[in-house]
Amino acid sequence: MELQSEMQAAKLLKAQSHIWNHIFNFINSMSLKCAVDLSIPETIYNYGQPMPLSKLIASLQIHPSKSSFIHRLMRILIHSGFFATKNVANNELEVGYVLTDSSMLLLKDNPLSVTPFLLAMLDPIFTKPWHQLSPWFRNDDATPFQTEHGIIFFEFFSREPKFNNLYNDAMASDARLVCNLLLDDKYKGVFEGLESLVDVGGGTGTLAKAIAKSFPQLECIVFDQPHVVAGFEFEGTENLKYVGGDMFEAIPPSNAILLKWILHDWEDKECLKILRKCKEAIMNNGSNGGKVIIIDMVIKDEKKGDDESLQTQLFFDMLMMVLLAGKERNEKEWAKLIFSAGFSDYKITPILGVRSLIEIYP
Ligand SMILES: C[S@@+](CC[C@H](N)C(=O)[O-])C[C@H]1O[C@@H](n2cnc3c(N)ncnc32)[C@H](O)[C@@H]1O
Ligand SMILES: O=c1cc(-c2ccc(O)cc2)oc2c(O)c(O)ccc12
Repeated sequence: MELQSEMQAAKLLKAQSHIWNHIFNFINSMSLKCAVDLSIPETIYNYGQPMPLSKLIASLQIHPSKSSFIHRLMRILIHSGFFATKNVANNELEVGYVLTDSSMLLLKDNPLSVTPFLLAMLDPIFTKPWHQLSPWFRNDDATPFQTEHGIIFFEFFSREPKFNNLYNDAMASDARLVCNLLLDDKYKGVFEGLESLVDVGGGTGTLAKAIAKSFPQLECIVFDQPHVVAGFEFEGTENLKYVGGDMFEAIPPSNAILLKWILHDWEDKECLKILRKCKEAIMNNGSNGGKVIIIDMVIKDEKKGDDESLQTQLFFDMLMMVLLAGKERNEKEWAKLIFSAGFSDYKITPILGVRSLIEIYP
């Protein structure tokens, strides 16, 4: 083959492999879900040392005719970084499976477990709307979720208690992870000097509870839709209250407002309404020194940062489009939103992996 046609063949084959990788991307998610459904992370964790394949097979509740397939499932999950192999103690010839940092986060008993999200996101309720993406581009529904289910995202949860609980549990697991980082000595200065704080859209209160415990002088309110906080009113403490309401109508007056994973749920028009209500709440409290603390993504410049974190941000941007008509924003888009809502300054601190802490000042 001539050099030119050899190069053309190489390019063609690379393009084919690139397409195959994208067509079969779902195999990564489904293999991971299968491992979680079979409790493979727990089984390996409980073994306490590198677990040989034979022991893993013997411990799993699977049909004997399927034993020979487990190593293939494990092979792809090792390739994608969810498991690794190590030599079995005192036996240089035998290897066993061990967990990685990622599969540690899949352990159901881990308070920071991402498993509730994995199970929710891969439930047909959430995967079916993706099949409506192209029909949605041609209809006038707000989201592919609405095209599939005939109802908007938050209304769906208010009518389906089972999914409401699944979703709130999944959110609570993320809030636990964020608490761990945010209340570390290095960053807890963000809350120092504040007198009161309202966690708007605070769900079942995991983050506000931890903040209230860390700062006993700080009066905290978890503010969310009435059906979300229903039943939690009695979980309040000396400096933590639950209040039901609508953030588009009025937010309880406070020195500071927390918006974790709220603004990316909404289009700019709704975000402006929420931010103006936040400003009103700070001003009505008479606290000129107040602030709004936002936890959300700031989309990276394509040329900066590593590929995987930009990909994660772009996945979330698509997720927000498909479920909620929301979006992820870059710094320019954040600045436009913040200044249009009447705030005078902002500070972005990228301390939460693909998410940032954005403090905005009236
Ligand atoms: C993505 S969740 C974030 C939950 C929590 N802040 C967290 O990050 O764990 C969005 C929250 O906004 C709440 N929410 C939606 N519409 C609301 C409204 N109109 N008023 C108050 N809360 C609302 C939802 O009930 C939900 O708990
Ligand atoms: O419906 C969701 C799901 C997520 C989500 C999924 C998987 C993860 O590992 C983490 C989070 O996040 C959401 C979110 O941030 C939001 O504002 C609304 C809906 C969802």
